[in-house]
Amino acid sequence: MSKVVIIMGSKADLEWSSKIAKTAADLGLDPVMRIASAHKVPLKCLEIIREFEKEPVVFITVAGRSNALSGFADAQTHCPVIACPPYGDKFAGADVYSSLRMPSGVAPMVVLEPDNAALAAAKIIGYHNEAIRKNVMAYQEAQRLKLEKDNNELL
Ligand SMILES: Nc1cncn1[C@@H]1O[C@H](COP(=O)(O)O)[C@@H](O)[C@H]1O
Repeated sequence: MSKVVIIMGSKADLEWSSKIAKTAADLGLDPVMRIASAHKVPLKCLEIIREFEKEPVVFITVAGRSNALSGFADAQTHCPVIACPPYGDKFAGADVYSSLRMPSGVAPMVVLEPDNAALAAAKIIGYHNEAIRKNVMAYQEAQRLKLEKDNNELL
């Protein structure tokens, strides 16, 4: 049980979503990707959620501009939802606010970097999966060693 379901609002989000999927796979997770827009095909979004929530998955939602997908998904499933909207520099990055303020009873988490979204999913799944937990710890240790090496190069 290590599935991470990445739902993106458009094929335009595929490159961003693939970064999440790659890091998720590197951490030993089993990523799957689907395309469905909460604005345009809400029933399809729901169908995907219903298909995958039968097992304890983490959903990662990727929607640019106006992100309805993350709140929609979170309100429809008991599984954790992590919003990882792609950067948009138009309108001074204001798109991100649509991922931040949710109505009562709706709680998608927001992680803005694709690698970090995969890591957050791994930490959640790691609670019940020792192999994934070990991968998370190894990932963190590799970062520590890299920082130490980078620092030592300046000595
Ligand atoms: N928020 C939203 C709802 N439906 C699509 N989007 C997002 O809007 C951007 C452009 O989508 P499209 O290709 O449909 O114009 C993509 O980031 C997509 O996730």
